[in-house]
Amino acid sequence: MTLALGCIADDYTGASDLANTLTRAGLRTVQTIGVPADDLALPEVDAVVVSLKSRSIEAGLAVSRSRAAETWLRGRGARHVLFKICSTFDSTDAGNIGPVMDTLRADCGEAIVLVTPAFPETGRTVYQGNLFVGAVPLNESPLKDHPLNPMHDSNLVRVLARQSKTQVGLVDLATVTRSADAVRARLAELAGKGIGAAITDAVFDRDLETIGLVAAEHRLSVGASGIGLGLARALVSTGKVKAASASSGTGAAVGGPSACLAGSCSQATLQQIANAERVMPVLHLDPEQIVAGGGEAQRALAWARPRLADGPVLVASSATPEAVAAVQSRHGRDAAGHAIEQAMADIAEGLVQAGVRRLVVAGGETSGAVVDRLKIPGFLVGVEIAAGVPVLRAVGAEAGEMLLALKSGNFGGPAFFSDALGLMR
Ligand SMILES: Nc1ncnc2c1ncn2[C@@H]1O[C@H](COP(=O)(O)OP(=O)(O)OP(=O)(O)O)[C@@H](O)[C@H]1O
Ligand SMILES: O=C(O)[C@@H](O)C(=O)CO
Repeated sequence: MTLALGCIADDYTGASDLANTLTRAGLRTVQTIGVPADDLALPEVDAVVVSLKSRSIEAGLAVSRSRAAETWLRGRGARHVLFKICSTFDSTDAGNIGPVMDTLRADCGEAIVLVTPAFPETGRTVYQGNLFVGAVPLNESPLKDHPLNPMHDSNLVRVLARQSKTQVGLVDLATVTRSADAVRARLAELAGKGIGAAITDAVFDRDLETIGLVAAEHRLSVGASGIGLGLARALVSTGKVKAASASSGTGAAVGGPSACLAGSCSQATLQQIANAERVMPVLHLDPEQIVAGGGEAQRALAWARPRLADGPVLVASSATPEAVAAVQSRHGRDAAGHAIEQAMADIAEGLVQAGVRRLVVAGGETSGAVVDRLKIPGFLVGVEIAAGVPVLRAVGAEAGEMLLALKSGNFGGPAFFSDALGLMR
């Protein structure tokens, strides 16, 4: 297999978002969980998205895992590697976007790296280096209350400079709008000053197409699904990849019981849970009991098992920013987050033992914990449920045939859970 594009995603929902974008743009794509084992049978593809769970771990570990993924991808012929980060630039001043970018840049010897989290289809745009989420700057968006990495600065030139060893410059929208050559010239100017990374403005998909053309000439880029779209279109338009038709289905029906798990506390997910209450039984977990080790996962399974024969169920830990802050102040942010993620993994494991083969998971960290526990090595990409969220068919899972949907916290419409299950047959 010779890859036209290699991708390293810093969480599992982000990886399926990117795999969805690449597939829709005509690239045959698989999503792997971690660096694939040598015996994992992969189909002939144009792009591999290696999913890591590296967004919120210690920076040194994020660097070493990303590097292992890069080595694997380049070993399969990938000239260009995209480091996929969140479209809301989720990170802390200690990392991990900057440290991973610095290392991958040094490894491939790039003078300067294009960086943009813009993803206009989901309302993420970058102007004068400032990231907007819909109509508001990042620091006024719900991301200011994120449980693990609250975002308080919308100026990405500043944010990335605090995390990176290199100086960070800007390629502004006027330059991007002018032409690919103008972007090339601006990058050369910045690189000439010793600047190693350039936050790049983008508001429309056509901006990302220009950025993608230039990025594809480099060895490394950093961004969200928008730059993935730009790179994919560039690979197709320059004839490096022959466009495949986007998958129109997910293969044979899987059937059997279905369930949803929500660990995301985003506003979008809270609304989706409220909506689901009207159409399926919903159990709200008690985070205090989880952190105290009070058998909350077993309670959830005892609640869910007898209901599965009648239709889907939803189990949620999700809570308002105030309730999350209260739990975190009592137990610490990481300890609370980790305990809740592990409880979600326990519940997922128990649900699969009870016969569930169609599973929707909301939240990147939550999805990471669940997919790891279910020992799923990879996914084929099926139909799109909502922007950034495809139906995934598990490859090589211990439980056999399974369909999953891994939803980024902020993605999906109000009826997301029933929309997803409606497409997962
Ligand atoms: N009630 C709660 N109190 C405190 N923390 C919680 C609670 N419910 C969930 N969490 C934790 O909040 C974090 C949510 O992160 P997760 O990545 O799953 O969702 P997200 O950030 O909204 O999604 P994404 O990363 O896809 O945007 C997890 O660590 C989860 O365990
Ligand atoms: O880019 C996004 O917003 C998503 O793919 C994601 O990474 C959320 O975890």
